Order: sequence, then C-alpha cells, then structure tokens
Amino acid sequence: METKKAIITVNNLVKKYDDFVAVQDLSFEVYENEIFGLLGPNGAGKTTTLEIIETLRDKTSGEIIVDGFSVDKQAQEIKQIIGVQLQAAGYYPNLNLVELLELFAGLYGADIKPMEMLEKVNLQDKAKARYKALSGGQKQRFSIATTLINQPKIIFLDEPTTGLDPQARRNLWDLITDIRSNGTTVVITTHYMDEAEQLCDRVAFVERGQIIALDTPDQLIDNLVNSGFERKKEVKKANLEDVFIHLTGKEWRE
Ligand SMILES: Nc1ncnc2c1ncn2[C@@H]1O[C@H](COP(=O)(O)OP(=O)(O)OP(=O)(O)O)[C@@H](O)[C@H]1O
Repeated sequence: METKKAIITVNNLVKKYDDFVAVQDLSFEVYENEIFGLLGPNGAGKTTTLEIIETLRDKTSGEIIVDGFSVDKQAQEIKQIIGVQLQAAGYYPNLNLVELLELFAGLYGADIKPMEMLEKVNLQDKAKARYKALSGGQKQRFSIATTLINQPKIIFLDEPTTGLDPQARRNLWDLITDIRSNGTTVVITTHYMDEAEQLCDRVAFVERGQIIALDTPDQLIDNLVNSGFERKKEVKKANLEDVFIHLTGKEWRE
C-alpha cells in the first residue's frame, strides 16, 4: 500500500480567547501533495486553526510541525515554504496588478515574472488594472496568485470561492487542481459541500473546535450510506447548477 507522508502534523491544538475555547484538542495530519479541506459551520474554529498553522496567530497549547519545522521555534522557516492569501487591505490602491506582484515579491526576496504569474490565474489582460477594479472572481484569482510568489510547498486558502458565480467557482477548482498537480499541497476551508466533494482528497469536519470526522469524501459518504441513510428525494444525474453551466457555458465571465 502507498504510504503517505505528512507535511503538516497538528497534535492536541488548543486555542482559548480568554475563557472561550475556540479550538479544543485538535489533532490531524495533512499529507504531502493532497488537497485537504477543513469544513464546518461559522465559528467552528477553521480560520483560527489555519492562522495558527500559518504562524500568524499564537496557540494556547499543542504541537504543530510544518514540513519538519516547529511553529514554536521555526516560524521563519515555515513562512518561507508556505503561501498565504494576503488581506485585501494590503493591496495598495494606486498600484496595478503587476506592480503589486513586484512589491510582494520584493517583500519575500523572490524573483518572479509577474506576467507569467498573471497568466497562471488567467489575469494577463488585467495586468495594468488596479485591484479594486477587479470582479469578485478576479480578486480571488489574484489573491491565489499572490500565494504562489515564493513558490511555496503548501498554500492555505480560506473560503476562496465564497460569493462567486458557478463558472468562477468551477474555474477556481480547476486552478487549485492545477496548483496541486504542480506539486503544491493545498489546505482549504469551505462551506460548500459540493466543492469539498469535487476538490478535496480528504476532509475534516470541525464542529465547536473539535474534529468530528476525517476521511476521503467517498469514504464519509459510504459510511453514511452503510449506516442505512437514504436521501428522501431520488438523486438525479445532474443538479440545477449543472443546468446553469450547460445553458450559460463554462468560460470565465468577468
Ligand atoms: N480574536 C478573537 N477574539 C475572540 N474570539 C475570537 C477571535 N477570533 C475568533 N474568535 C472566536 O473563535 C471562534 C472560532 O472562530 P473562527 O474564525 O476560527 O471560525 P471559523 O470556523 O473560521 O468560522 P467562519 O466559517 O465563520 O469563518 C468563533 O466563536 C469566534 O467568534
């Protein structure tokens, strides 16, 4: 059997905000080169967990190892090998996309070709545009491009498709799959279960700061079906979103 190598190990992670326990004793591994999904309702603790792994937030207790580096002692080393979406507030309003990429590359000390990066996310036509002039889907794609600047081993995407139309969502799935095909591990949070089912190799369901299930989407669904669960309505071979895409096409719209 193929043995999987863990690139992220989280052991007994706890995060308290004063008396409130946002993350309770969370343990999981992310395997090298998989797309790993953290799923769960609002407030479950997904963003907190991601930000602690990204070394952007302190933990209360627990151990986290990212590609052999400890978040406690080697945060700088971890920052070098991960890609994180920057907050939109960091996108200086007077700079265009090429200038922004050059600025961020300078901060990382990375040597990049901005046009090649924009091509990867299909924004080459917007090279001279400012961030605020982009549509929602274009903003997300640009934000994903910024995660790739330092050629990271792992990228973290927090709800990358929230608010996007069906074409933009499906095209982002293709983009994220391509990024994984190039050898990058992807950790993603999402509220969309169809997205998790299509995109993720494994998913962890987080509820009130605890993992309540972790497996491949297929296995989780099989477990439910084997427990006797049946959908009330007959399952059709397509859904309304498929109809929408069929009628309006797959191409980027913005
Ligand atoms: N800085 C903070 N101070 C106090 N409480 C916080 C802070 N940040 C998050 N929390 C609380 O911790 C809990 C987990 O928040 P978190 O943002 O990690 O959840 P989430 O699963 O990412 O939710 P969402 O899906 O809404 O983004 C929430 O109850 C939130 O109110």
